[in-house]
Amino acid sequence: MENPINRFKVALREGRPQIGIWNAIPQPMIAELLAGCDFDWVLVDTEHAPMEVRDVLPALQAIAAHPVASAVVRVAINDWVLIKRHLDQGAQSLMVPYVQSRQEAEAAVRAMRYPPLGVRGVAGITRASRFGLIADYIACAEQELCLIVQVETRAGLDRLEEIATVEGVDGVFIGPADLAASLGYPGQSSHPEVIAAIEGAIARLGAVGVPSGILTSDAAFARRCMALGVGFTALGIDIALLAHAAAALRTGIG
Ligand SMILES: O=C(O)C(=O)C[C@H](O)[C@@H](O)CO
Repeated sequence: MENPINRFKVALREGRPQIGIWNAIPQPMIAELLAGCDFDWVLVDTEHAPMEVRDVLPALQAIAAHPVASAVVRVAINDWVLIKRHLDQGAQSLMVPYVQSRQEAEAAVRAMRYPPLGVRGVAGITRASRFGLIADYIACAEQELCLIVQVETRAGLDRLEEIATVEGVDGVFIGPADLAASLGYPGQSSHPEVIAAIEGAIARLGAVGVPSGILTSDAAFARRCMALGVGFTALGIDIALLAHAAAALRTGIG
């Protein structure tokens, strides 16, 4: 059996914009529903959502059933054990939050790789290797793994290029909410200074040839970021979409 191609990683490398959505509801049917809406990627969030490693597996299985969508799993923290567990159960694309230095980005890369280049613990028989049916999984695993690091603080922004150009980093996601807080505007992701920092980061990442990512429910801002060259854009979060739709229903009935 062949190791599955990581379509998301290939698309980023080829510069094909990827449109995604955030999955924060710990229910695989929601991940399945979102994948079925023609998104290129579905972010399964274990940082801010009540999801543990075991909750991600059925979401991976649900998303894998769709020919277009790719699962990107956000780990809770830049931790080599957590990263190992998500990779072993079959996640091919990981997003690592709150990276603020070259060293932290290098640690995340090492966690994605087997020795001698990394520290990923070796278990030949996992879901990732299709229970051993991908005979050469250990040798070929890395080429289909995708690492997205999040830069979402002033400190990270100050070191953006040195983080982004770490060998093994496949993209940089700019976290608007945390960045806003770090810049002194908590809860104000649309503040002009935050918008300027995000747009500047997209341009800086483009200048060093590294795909950038953003999350925004503002369609106009999403289009502006795509015009600036952002590589992967999440258009919203399932919990927010549901809450606003439900509230609008209630308001609409008077
Ligand atoms: O800082 C951010 O913004 C992100 O990293 C995305 C958020 O964590 C997401 O949960 C929406 O608030």
